[in-house]
This record gives sequence, C-alpha cells and structure tokens, in this order.
Amino acid sequence: MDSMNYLDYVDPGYRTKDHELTCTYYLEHSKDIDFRWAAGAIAAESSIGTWTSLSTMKENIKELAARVYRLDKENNTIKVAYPPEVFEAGNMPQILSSITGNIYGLEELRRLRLLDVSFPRDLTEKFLGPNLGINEIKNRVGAKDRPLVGTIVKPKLGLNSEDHSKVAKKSWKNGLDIVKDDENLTSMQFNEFDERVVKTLEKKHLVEEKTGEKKLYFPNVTAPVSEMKRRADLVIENGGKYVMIDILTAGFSSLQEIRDYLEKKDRDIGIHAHRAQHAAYTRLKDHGISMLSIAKFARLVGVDNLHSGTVIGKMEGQESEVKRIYSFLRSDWYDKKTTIPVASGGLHPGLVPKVVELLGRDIVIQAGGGVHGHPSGTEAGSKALRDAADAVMEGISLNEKSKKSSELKKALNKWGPKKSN
Ligand SMILES: O=C(O)[C@H](O)COP(=O)(O)O
Ligand SMILES: [Mg+2]
Repeated sequence: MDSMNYLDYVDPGYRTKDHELTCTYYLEHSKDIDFRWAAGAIAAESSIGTWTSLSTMKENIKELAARVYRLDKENNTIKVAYPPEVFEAGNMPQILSSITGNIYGLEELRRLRLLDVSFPRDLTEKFLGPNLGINEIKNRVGAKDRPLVGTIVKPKLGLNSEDHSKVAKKSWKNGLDIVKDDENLTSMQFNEFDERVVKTLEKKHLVEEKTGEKKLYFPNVTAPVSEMKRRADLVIENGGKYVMIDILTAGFSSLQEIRDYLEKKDRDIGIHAHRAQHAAYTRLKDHGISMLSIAKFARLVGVDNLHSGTVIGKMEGQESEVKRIYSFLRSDWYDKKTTIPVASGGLHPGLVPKVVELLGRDIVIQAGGGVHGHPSGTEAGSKALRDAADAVMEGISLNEKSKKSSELKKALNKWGPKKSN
C-alpha cells in the first residue's frame, strides 16, 4: 500500500515549525548514489522509514516522517526537521538513537557528521538541565570576576589515597579553587574510592578552616550506575558538594539517572563532566558528532561543568569550534541554567593569559602537569597558576607578575608561553 521512497523525505520548500527538532548534517555519499537520495535515506532511517516500501505503512504515520528541508550540495550539508512525536520527551538515549543512530552505518553514505542540533522548547522541558549555573559555581569559591583555577592530581594513576589527599591539600592551600580526580581514576586496588574521598574531603575541610576560603573537590564516581549512586551518597555524607562523571563512557542514561538522583537527594550537589572518549566522535571533521552537539546533550541532561577544549593545550580543538561551544554553554537557553566551560589538557601558568583572551573569564582553567610538573613541586605550581590568573585580573603581564612571584618565574622558565617537556 505504501510507495514511500527516500526521495519522499526530501522537501526543499518545507518551512520548519517551532516545535520541531532540527539537525544539520555533513555527508558524503557513495559514488553511485545521488546526493538527494542519500539525504532522504538519513531522514527516513532516523524517523519512520526503512530501505523498502512497507505494507504496514499508514497515511497518518507518514506525517511523522522527518523532512530534509535544505540541501547544500556545494558544502555537502543538509538540514532535517523532525516532528516532536518521533521523540520520547525526557529520554536522551532514545533521541540519540534517532538522530545519531543507525544512519551512521547506511551503505549510501561514506561519511556523516552531526554538526548541530536545535531542540524545540517542549522537548527540553522534561530534562532538568544544570543544577548550579555559572554564578553559583563562582560564588561557591568567592571568585567574582576571575576564572576558577584547579588541578587534576597527577600522576593520573598510581598514588595511594593518602598521597592523593596530600597533593590535594597542597594545591588548595596554595590558591587553587578546585582539585579533581583524573578520568581513569575511580576505585583502584592502590587507591580505593571510599578511602580517597574520605581523606581528601577531610583535607579540604581543614584547608577551608585554615584559609577561610571555600574549595571544591570533584571525585570521579564513574562506574555502573548503582555503584555511582553509592559513591555519590558517600561524597554527600562526607560533606562533598560535587561529583565528577565521565559522561560519554558512562553514557547518557546513567548521567540522566544520576542527575535525577541528586536532584531528589541533595539540591546542593554539582556535576563535573569529563568528556573522555569524545574525540572518537568529534575528531574527524567529516564524520561523527560535533562537540557542540555533545555539549547541547550534556547541558540539557544537566552538567554543571564540562570539559570543552582549550584551543592551545595538548588536545586538538579548532578555535572557532571551541569558541562556539563556550558561547553556547554560557548563553540563555530556555529555562536551563548555564554550564561552566572547563579548559583542561596541556595547560600551564604561561598559557593562562592566552586562554582567557581566547575563551573569556567565565571558565575553569585546570592544569595537571602544569601544576605538579613545577620544578619546586605542587605548592609552587599551584601558586604559580593562581598568580597567573591574578595577573590577568590585575591587567599586568606574567613577566611583571613574576617579579614578585618566584613560583611563577620558575614556571615560566620551565614552560615559557609554550608547551614543552
Ligand atoms: O583530564 C584532564 O583534563 C587532564 O588530566 C589534564 O591533564 P594535564 O593538565 O596534565 O594535561
Ligand atoms: Mg585527565
């Protein structure tokens, strides 16, 4: 009864409606396939269609078809509009199974990249979004106008819980706002989660008492979801105010579960999101899923901090793309709070002015090697990083600042304004 083929999903004159979700895709199709046909295949497979006509198709179902409403052959991009009925509100995995699902394996395509996605208001409503918002995060450490500064305890694996907590203490004591676990540090034989969290939070409270400053610790709770909840409980019981999750390896279902769990359990808790594995989706510019799209999924579900690129650190990241992600995370977006973008990976004190120039002040600057690789150790490295941030606030150069900061001077001598071993 149905004669719908891929071309029926292409309608360049179609005007999108406010309640539709729209996606921009980059695509390269196989040689023997027409661009329009390939575009239609994407709209079909990601909504109601398949490779052949169906005896079970009905007229009212055809109304649920996604439509390709723009075709730009020159730039190999298309725009697709989806009626909201094809999505389960509040179910991020289902949304991803549609717009980033089967279509990547279609034989008609050689490459496919989700460049951007635009959510209609209705579809955002069942997601909680971030709990804290940038202002609250900055207030928590009393950083009004300056970027937050933090460190990742290094070596990333190997320290025992006692040594980990001592490194954390030294970092906080010398001016850093944040200490976080690394992405692959969870509960290890040599450093068990519970012991680490108890000891490190104890040290945090000691430093807070001594300095009168508020500090943050992001323990990495990443694990199967029931264990993640237990770990989050332990953090809360010990006075912690944040958990860290590797959102892509843990998956959006677990992230949603944890976000909902914390909402009910304790409205004070923030989520720091590490994006380990993102480059498997984002790195090839003609394939995968853009980091901007991932940032939208993450903010919608509700992360407070998100690793979003540095432009100049150890990880690849094009300036224009990174800037777009930062500006999205800080923008007004329906009723959702903002997410603070985190610059992390290959940074050191010498790069702080450039990071701020590129990405602004409403950010977290994190350095692991750039703190614990300081020639005089963690204390000096922490102070050097904080001094570099303060220099930017004071409007003076790092060289000027280093006249009164031997720690910064040594950091600049080791790393200069560039990266080196
Ligand atoms: O997870 C991160 O962002 C990294 O641990 C950063 O480490 P680095 O500052 O030593 O590159
Ligand atoms: Mg890391």
